[in-house]
Amino acid sequence: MNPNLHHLFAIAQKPVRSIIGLMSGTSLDGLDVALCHFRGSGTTTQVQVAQFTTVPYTEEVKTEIRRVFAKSEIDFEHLCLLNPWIGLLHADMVLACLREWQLSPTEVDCIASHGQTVFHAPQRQHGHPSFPNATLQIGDGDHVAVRSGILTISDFRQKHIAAGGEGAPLAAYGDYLLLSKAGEDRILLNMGGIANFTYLPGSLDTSKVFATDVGTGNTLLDAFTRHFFPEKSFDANGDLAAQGHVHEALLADLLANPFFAADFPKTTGPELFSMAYVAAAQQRTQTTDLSPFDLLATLTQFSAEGIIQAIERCAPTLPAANLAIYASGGGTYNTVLMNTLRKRLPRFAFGTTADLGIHPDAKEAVLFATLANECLVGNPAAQPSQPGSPAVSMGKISFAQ
Ligand SMILES: Nc1ncnc2c1ncn2[C@@H]1O[C@H](COP(=O)(O)OP(=O)(O)OP(=O)(O)O)[C@@H](O)[C@H]1O
Ligand SMILES: CC(=O)N[C@H]1[C@@H]2OC[C@@H](O2)[C@@H](O)[C@@H]1O[C@H](C)C(=O)O
Repeated sequence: MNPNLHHLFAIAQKPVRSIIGLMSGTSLDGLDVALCHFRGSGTTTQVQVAQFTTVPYTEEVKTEIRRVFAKSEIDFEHLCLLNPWIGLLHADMVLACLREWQLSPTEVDCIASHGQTVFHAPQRQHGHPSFPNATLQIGDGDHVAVRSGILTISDFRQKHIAAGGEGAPLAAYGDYLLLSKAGEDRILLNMGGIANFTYLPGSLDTSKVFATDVGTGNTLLDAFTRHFFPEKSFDANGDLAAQGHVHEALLADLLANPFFAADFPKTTGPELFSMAYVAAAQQRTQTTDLSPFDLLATLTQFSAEGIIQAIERCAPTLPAANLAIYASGGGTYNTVLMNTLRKRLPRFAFGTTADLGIHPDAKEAVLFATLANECLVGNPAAQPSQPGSPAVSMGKISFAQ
């Protein structure tokens, strides 16, 4: 037998597996690295997050990724070069973290590598009836494995699409396995570049679990903050938005896109919610001369409204006492956004995933580590399953040798 298969077999049989989850999201702020220790799998999964850090991307890395990110027309050679380059970059970042944590690569069983999403094209968005849902993450797993010397599981989203999903949100699986609680209906709300949530019924009924994107999180806030204030990469604490006023007509126009009325689950990305999307809405509402502060206030409200309307739609019949919202992602640091959500959703308990023992910045990296643990030892049949959210094992295995 190929010794790699022996190695894989041995990892799958260990009582505790050390898995490093990697997530680089749509915000392009850096690579989230979470070292997790897993016991069990499926609904008996226990995870301990031993280390977590975000390795920031340099301006050079951000610029290289932006050359292809969410763009319909790109330099194809550049995309080809970026695929291994990001794999090697992520592997080097993992090795640097391990040095910092005084650990050897041999102490890590597996890397769970999300890669970098460069384009997300669900059919409802691309509109070509003869083409399927599609999504593309780069940062090749073989390069991560060979450079780091650590078995790597990567490219999780393709199987989701192959089995009938849109390739996202994958949070449903890890949220259900790690964060469900009998007797409490929960919404796990993540506010990264895009906002999404997972609904976890207190009945633990897997047929009712679902995850969906709901609209923008920070993607437009980041883009317009950079545009108006080039020295800033995001609206820290929402301080810029707090100085402006929401323009109601522009807000209504932004919310008029059919994405918001579409049924759950659904996915989207910066391909739709771009600066051009906002510019078109400004043209229609004759608000092209809005001040940067008013625009950021309106865009922050736009993110909040997408989230609020989706949660209200998901939970109109649920008694307030039984539903708790746990937020994660960089949007939790935006005071304007968080205050709006708390004010407009008063009937629900509102906390962050820190209340559940997972740092809000680490959650997505831990979720991908959980998917890798499932790929190694789980049983797909134990996962939530319904249209758009198939119960399948995800990820491609790259051996280091
Ligand atoms: N102090 C802060 N104040 C306001 N916003 C912040 C702060 N810190 C981070 N953010 C926002 O959070 C973003 C990063 O969030 P996060 O890392 O959750 O996104 P992501 O994982 O890249 O996105 P996605 O989940 O859509 O893939 C930053 O780009 C910024 O907009
Ligand atoms: C294609 C893609 O990378 N989608 C991301 C993005 O960022 C947030 C939202 O849009 C979500 O659908 C997804 O990531 C999370 C981790 C998910 O799959 O659950």
